Amino acid sequence: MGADPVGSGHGAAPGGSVPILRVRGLSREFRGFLAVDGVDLDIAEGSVHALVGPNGAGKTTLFNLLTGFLKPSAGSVLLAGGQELAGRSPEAITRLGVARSFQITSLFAELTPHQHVELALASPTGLGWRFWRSDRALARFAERAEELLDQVGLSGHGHVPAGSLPYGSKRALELALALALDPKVLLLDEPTAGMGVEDVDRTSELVRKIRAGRTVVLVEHNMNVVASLADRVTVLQHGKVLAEGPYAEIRHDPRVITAYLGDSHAAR
Ligand SMILES: Nc1ncnc2c1ncn2[C@@H]1O[C@H](COP(=O)(O)OP(=O)(O)OP(=O)(O)O)[C@@H](O)[C@H]1O
Repeated sequence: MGADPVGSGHGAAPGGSVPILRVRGLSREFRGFLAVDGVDLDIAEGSVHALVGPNGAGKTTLFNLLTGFLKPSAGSVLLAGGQELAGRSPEAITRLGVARSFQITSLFAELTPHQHVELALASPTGLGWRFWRSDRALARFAERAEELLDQVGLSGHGHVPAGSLPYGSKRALELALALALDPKVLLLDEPTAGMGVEDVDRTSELVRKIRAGRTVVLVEHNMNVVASLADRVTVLQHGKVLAEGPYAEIRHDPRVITAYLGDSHAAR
């Protein structure tokens, strides 16, 4: 825990706004190996904040710590308002308004996008799809499901089996499922990974649209996406924060260029 007492210590994040997430001394050890090593991080409310870094830097582990999929070995994740997230379950963290996009692997091939979104809306956390709900119970979510599918550009594909959707549409469905939870903080794990240029552009546009009224934290390897979307960028290396700032600044940081970006990005 940092020096600030819970609930009173939400000092200004870089840039002057209040951090919605305040991470202090966050660490995760795997059999003596520190995958995340004493990370301090302020996520400003309403910002898009990118986590970048070379393979194995600890981005996914950090993401899993923020969302409760892993328990930290040490440290604190304070949500504005004073709730400690570290050590809580994913469901509890989701209930507090911090949600991650679902993975394609958690989609059901035979269910339609519409049914997926209805189930997410019907579930208090969106995560506990442990039992099937009746069609009648789900019907009251039909309209909102349509709206969400429309928001992510899937309105024409709402009633086909999710398994038959092209890759980009499956990723869009993941986003719709996360949005069904209406989170204050939306965490996106490599939203453009494996996409062609067209889907990358569409996804960037979508993130720009859905950021309204919320905070977005994304792990992203595509530096063009980071440059166009992120207000702030945290660069991780060996589980530690190597640099932090707006992309325009960090891309010139010699440590970041050496560790991750390479010279071509600095030259742009
Ligand atoms: N469950 C685990 N057990 C042991 N080591 C792990 C575990 N999960 C991650 N690691 C190790 O922790 C380090 C950080 O991994 P992590 O997946 O967080 O990195 P990353 O920055 O997300 O990498 P990538 O960009 O390749 O996804 C790696 O060295 C990885 O091998």
